[in-house]
Amino acid sequence: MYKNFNQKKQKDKDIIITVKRLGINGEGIGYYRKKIIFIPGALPSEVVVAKIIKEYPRYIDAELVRIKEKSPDRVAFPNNVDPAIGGLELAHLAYPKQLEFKRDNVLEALEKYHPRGYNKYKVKKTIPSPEEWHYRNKAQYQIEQNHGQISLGLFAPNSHQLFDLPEMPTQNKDTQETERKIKNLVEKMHIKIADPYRHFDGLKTIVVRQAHATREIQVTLITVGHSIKNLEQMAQEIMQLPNVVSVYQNETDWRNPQVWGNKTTKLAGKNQITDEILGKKFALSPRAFFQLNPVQTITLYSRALKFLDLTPEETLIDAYSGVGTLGILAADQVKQVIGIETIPEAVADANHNVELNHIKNANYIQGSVEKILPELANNGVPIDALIVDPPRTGLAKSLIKTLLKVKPKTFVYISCNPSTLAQDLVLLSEAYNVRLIENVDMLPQTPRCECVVKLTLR
Ligand SMILES: C[S@@+](CC[C@H](N)C(=O)[O-])C[C@H]1O[C@@H](n2cnc3c(N)ncnc32)[C@H](O)[C@@H]1O
Repeated sequence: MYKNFNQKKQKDKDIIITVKRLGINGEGIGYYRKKIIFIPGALPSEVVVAKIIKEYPRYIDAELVRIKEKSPDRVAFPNNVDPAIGGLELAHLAYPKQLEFKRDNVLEALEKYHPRGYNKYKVKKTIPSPEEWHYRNKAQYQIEQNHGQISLGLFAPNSHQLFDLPEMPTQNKDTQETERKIKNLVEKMHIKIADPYRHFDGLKTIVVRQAHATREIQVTLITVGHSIKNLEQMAQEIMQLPNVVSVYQNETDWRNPQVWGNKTTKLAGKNQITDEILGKKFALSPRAFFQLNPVQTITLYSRALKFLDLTPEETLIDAYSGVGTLGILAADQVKQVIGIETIPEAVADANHNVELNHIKNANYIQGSVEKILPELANNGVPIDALIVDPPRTGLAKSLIKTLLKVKPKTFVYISCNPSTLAQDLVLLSEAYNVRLIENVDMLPQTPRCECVVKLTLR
């Protein structure tokens, strides 16, 4: 079961390792010939037989062959699921231990970068997700054709091996079922599949996202090139599948390393699907970000709003705003909300969501936070309260410089990467104390962390 599907050619014999701890990606870590050795699937305190895959000057990558002495924290890996699929890196670890691991990750990042006063930070226990399985509301599957055989699914990390319609136990069932049915339609309607080796146009990726509250499903067919024979007819058939209300095409090209291209056009149905969080409605178009674990999102946002502790005379900046979730939820507690987001469709959704929720004091602006926030400050907009929710790269240095000048009184930072969070806190702690860090587990079975940080001016 643990043997990599892709047996590597190497001459080393099996070696025996005692695993000391888990690395940030959930892999077991031990030592071999004074080098650190990474063994995915192995747990601390276990004695395992491992096989070296590749030796580097400072570390070794290995694969788990057999467990000689098992950890008491080991649980059975889900049946009929290949551990080589990404996204299940911690599925063999008991859930309470996964929560401890995520808190430890934050503590280790703080220890590594040591922002001012870090050893006094209150880092609370990770809040468990109400659903440990089948929580993911979005499936993004790649499609390939080999010798006439179509596969639709997930690539194993760092590999060209595509798992065809894998059983993904963290994925919600409707999204998986919809992907399966679309694969049948692709075969039935002879839709051309993009060829990554010869760079031929065709269908490349199928994204299925479901709104939790309404069950509405939006499908996006990501294609290389524009004119794909029968694609529009297939969109009509996809509309007949249960809960599907919206079908889009997104176009990319072979030079683009990202999954999504820049041009998105509607093929059938509604412009958006609509979800609900804490009594507010959120319409979503295909490229707009939305949290993947909708039930736990309620906890994440509730904590962030509580930490903000807003007052009616304040202006709140919702930075990295997506479809306007946090600002819209906070709007009735403040004088005004200004949101900033780069993706134009997400900004359009956010302003649409302001109207949908009959809010009069919120406005979303398209652009980068690094550019827009200093402009607002220079134009005399009072930046009393700020919430930032950046991607994994964290905050740009130029933005942190601006914040250290502007010094919003109320400041909450939502982070999905403890390492960039800790580095940003090194700079921010020149002017801010960190009152509280709360981890909210958004992605059970994975090593990914999400934390909410309350900062107060010194
Ligand atoms: C983690 S998401 C958070 C979205 C939103 N706060 C939510 O909870 O749904 C980060 C968002 O920041 C946007 N983004 C990335 N870089 C940005 C930048 N430099 N300036 C503004 N927005 C950015 C992304 O498009 C994405 O919508």
